[in-house]
Amino acid sequence: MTAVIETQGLTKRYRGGQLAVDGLDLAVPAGSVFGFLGPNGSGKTTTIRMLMGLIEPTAGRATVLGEPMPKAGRTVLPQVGALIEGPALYGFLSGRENLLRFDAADPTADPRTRRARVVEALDRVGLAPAAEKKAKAYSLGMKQRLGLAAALLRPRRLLVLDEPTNGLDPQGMREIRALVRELADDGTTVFLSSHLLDEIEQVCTHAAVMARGRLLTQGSVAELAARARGRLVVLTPDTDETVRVLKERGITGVAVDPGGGRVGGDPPGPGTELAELTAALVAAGVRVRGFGVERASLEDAFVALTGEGFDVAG
Ligand SMILES: Nc1ncnc2c1ncn2[C@@H]1O[C@H](COP(=O)(O)OP(=O)(O)OP(=O)(O)O)[C@@H](O)[C@H]1O
Repeated sequence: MTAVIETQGLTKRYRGGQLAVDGLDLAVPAGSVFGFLGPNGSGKTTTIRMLMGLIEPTAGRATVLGEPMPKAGRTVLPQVGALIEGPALYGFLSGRENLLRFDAADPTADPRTRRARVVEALDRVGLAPAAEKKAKAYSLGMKQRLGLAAALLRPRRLLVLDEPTNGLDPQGMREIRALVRELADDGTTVFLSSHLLDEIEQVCTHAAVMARGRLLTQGSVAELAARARGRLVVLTPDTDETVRVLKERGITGVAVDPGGGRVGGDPPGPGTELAELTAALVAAGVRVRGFGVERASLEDAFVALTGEGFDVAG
């Protein structure tokens, strides 16, 4: 698979001396929905700004759609739709008028087909019914969708979205996620940053995890989660006895879940059959209502990688 975004040793040190991005090697496959994950302050926005040619890297290289950035910005950027740090909208203009202005600001956009393009973009993001409303009366989710509509005024090979669901209510988040999936289904590569693990799990095929300016890992979401071991889970009212039996059988990390009715532990090593464990529990008189190894989540993978929780405050 060819990479739509590729960086080698990409580094940014701000004038104040802050090392915001430190030797980043990123490869975003074509056709992926790529989640750029990290707590606040981990360097996501700084990376995106370098990719879009808004700031110069201190060291390293970045290519977008196979061309070096920021050098090839003129040819690359028209093929990229970007939504960075919230869209810049005119509050006193309607959604439609905002888009007409955005389109008019693009010297390569044919004025004769402008209206049709705007109608299509409004439709795409589900804003057609609110097209004549002033943008200042839009909810945050609608503003974000209008920003996306602006990014979609022309066909794009790549969409770059910086925290597209930040500040949205659950409904707004769902709408943006659905839209991202639709765009991806049409073959657009989507690169989106987020500090929300479950968001990445829900919409992304691939992810990279950042912490303190450095890349911890990248790969397909399934691969990343598979690297973390799952968790053995027993559902039972007889938790004390379950803990005893599991420990006796050499299971480590055994603990009763705070809610009760559920005992967890590290999955057994290759020497132990799951069937033997259930047999031992049943033989000890434990009422087993559920038994299995739960798939690891991306959060488990993150904890396994960093040895710490995913701290949003960074
Ligand atoms: N213009 C700047 N000058 C100096 N330091 C900066 C500048 N912009 C960002 N930083 C610092 O660089 C680090 C990375 O910031 P960045 O905004 O890239 O992180 P982020 O992961 O996008 O976080 P957030 O989600 O909060 O935007 C932070 O420590 C931040 O304080």
